Amino acid sequence: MASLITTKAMMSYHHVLSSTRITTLCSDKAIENQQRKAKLQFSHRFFSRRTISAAVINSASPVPEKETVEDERRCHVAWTSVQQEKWEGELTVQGTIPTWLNGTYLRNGPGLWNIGDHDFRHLFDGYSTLVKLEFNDGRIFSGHRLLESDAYKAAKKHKKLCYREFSETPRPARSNFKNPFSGVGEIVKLFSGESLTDNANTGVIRLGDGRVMCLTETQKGSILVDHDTLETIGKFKYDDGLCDHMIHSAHPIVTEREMWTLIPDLVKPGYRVVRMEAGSNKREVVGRVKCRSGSWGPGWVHSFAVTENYVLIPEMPLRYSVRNLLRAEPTPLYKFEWCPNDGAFVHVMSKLTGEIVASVEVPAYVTFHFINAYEEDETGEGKATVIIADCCEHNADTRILDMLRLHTLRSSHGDDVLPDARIGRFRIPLDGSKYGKLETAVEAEKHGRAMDMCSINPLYLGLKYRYVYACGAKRPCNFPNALSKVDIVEKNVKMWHEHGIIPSEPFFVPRPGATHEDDGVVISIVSEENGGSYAILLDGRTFEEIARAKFPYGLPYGLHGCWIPKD
Ligand SMILES: CC(=O)/C=C/C=C(C)/C=C/C1=C(C)CCCC1(C)C
Ligand SMILES: CC(/C=C/C=O)=C\C=C\C=O
Ligand SMILES: [Fe+2]
Repeated sequence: MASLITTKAMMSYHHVLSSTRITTLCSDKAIENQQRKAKLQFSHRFFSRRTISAAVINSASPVPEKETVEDERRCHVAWTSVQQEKWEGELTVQGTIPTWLNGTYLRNGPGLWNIGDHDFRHLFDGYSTLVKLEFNDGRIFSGHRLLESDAYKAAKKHKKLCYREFSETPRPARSNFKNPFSGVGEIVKLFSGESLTDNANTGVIRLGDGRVMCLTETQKGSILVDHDTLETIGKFKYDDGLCDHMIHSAHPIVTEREMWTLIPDLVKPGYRVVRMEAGSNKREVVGRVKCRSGSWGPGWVHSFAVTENYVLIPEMPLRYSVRNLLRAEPTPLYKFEWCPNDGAFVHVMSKLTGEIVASVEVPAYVTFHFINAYEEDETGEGKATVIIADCCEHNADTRILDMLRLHTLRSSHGDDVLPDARIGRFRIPLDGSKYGKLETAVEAEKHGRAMDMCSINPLYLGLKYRYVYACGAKRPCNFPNALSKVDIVEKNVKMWHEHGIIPSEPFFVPRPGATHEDDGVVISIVSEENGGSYAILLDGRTFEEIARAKFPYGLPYGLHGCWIPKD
């Protein structure tokens, strides 16, 4: 039964909502659950912090040392921690869910940015929070839950940061302040991986054998979860000797048959390209590529791309930096450094033989996310002559990394705060040429100069494709406040936007039996200006709303998701 909730408990459920009447449609069970949980929340000391302290990052990038409760109150729910460990309930659907859409959409992301007295400073630091939308014959059962990583459990227990997160390093114990050797100990812990986080807050994947795993940049942050209860099952134990390398790409490429990923080598700068068969825990090294730049560190590989026959290995000028890895206080580039003079490259490896078939220098670039790549036969001789690879590119402007600091996100109100972003298209010739091209695929103004958090029809992975779904921006601001469907062939863009929203990655689910690339739905979870949130379903073709379901509380921003079909 649909009801209007305006109870005291719900009124104060989320402090951003404190002066807002919550009008939401949800089932009686969900309301009951929600009210009970909302009350519980206030006895939960852990989540009831009222002050945000944002430490100064460095002198080149000053931020106020203290933000007040006022800042937190004014800030968008997208950048506000979840108020409780977990919730589940049914959402009331407005509109009609297609009958074929049965399965679970799981989204991962950092959802809790404070622990004890400590407030995190960067979006990527927050503790992993899973959100599920289980579609079942037109109904949506939903929930969220914090991932029980060692980092989160230790933080909860000791009420302080215990592991190195993306931008944060735990303070050395008081007893170590005067110990001249404690620094050496910290270095050992860093390079043995002991102090690194396993807070798997970046993405979640469904392996070909059905196991569901949360991931981040550290290999120890590969954690299996139950997609139904959102319970943490335990660490994914890689059955190979490759864990010594500690880090990997946060975005492996997964199909029903296999998983590909990149393992950067910090000692002899390069990347191992590895493949894991579905059903196995053992990654096999298919090949290794040596970095071409003379810098100490390999380029950061948050993601990469594959075609039918090749793996594309980006070597960005944004490189791991030993100096910055050792610093306790972050720099504007965190653990990285910008080395454009050493060149930017893309390498291409054969999936079959592990041989490098192309290695080209390209213009400098900064990307988190590759969109897709494919082979093109331009001479019509029946063999690929060029590789096309698309990514969300931030105009080689590294400031994007520091712009994702919570203080910046919390205080941005509709201006052009971020560097403009575009779909960057690499053209990599396979004829031995030294250089590749990087061009703008679609005029950036058409998607509001924001472009990130992308998905495609997964059936087009590695193949010539036409549509990109991503967060774009409704001008005049270039903050990703809209969903966009980009037709990279016709070079036009459809946008979906509502005032004051911050949507998370639009995720495309194809309709079984579809013959058109855009025949399916796009799912996103939207954080609202008034402190609420809802799941939205857009028609893949028209990019118009077909259904939405409001959560009885506000959810923060999320990163990446996956689809688990109903068995
Ligand atoms: C959330 C996201 O997209 C990225 C998360 C990145 C993390 C957690 C990076 C962690 C690291 C350390 C703690 C030290 C070593 C380097 C690096 C892998 C960047
Ligand atoms: C949220 C984001 C960039 C947004 C800017 O346009 C990047 C996230 C990267 C990690 O997955
Ligand atoms: Fe990512």
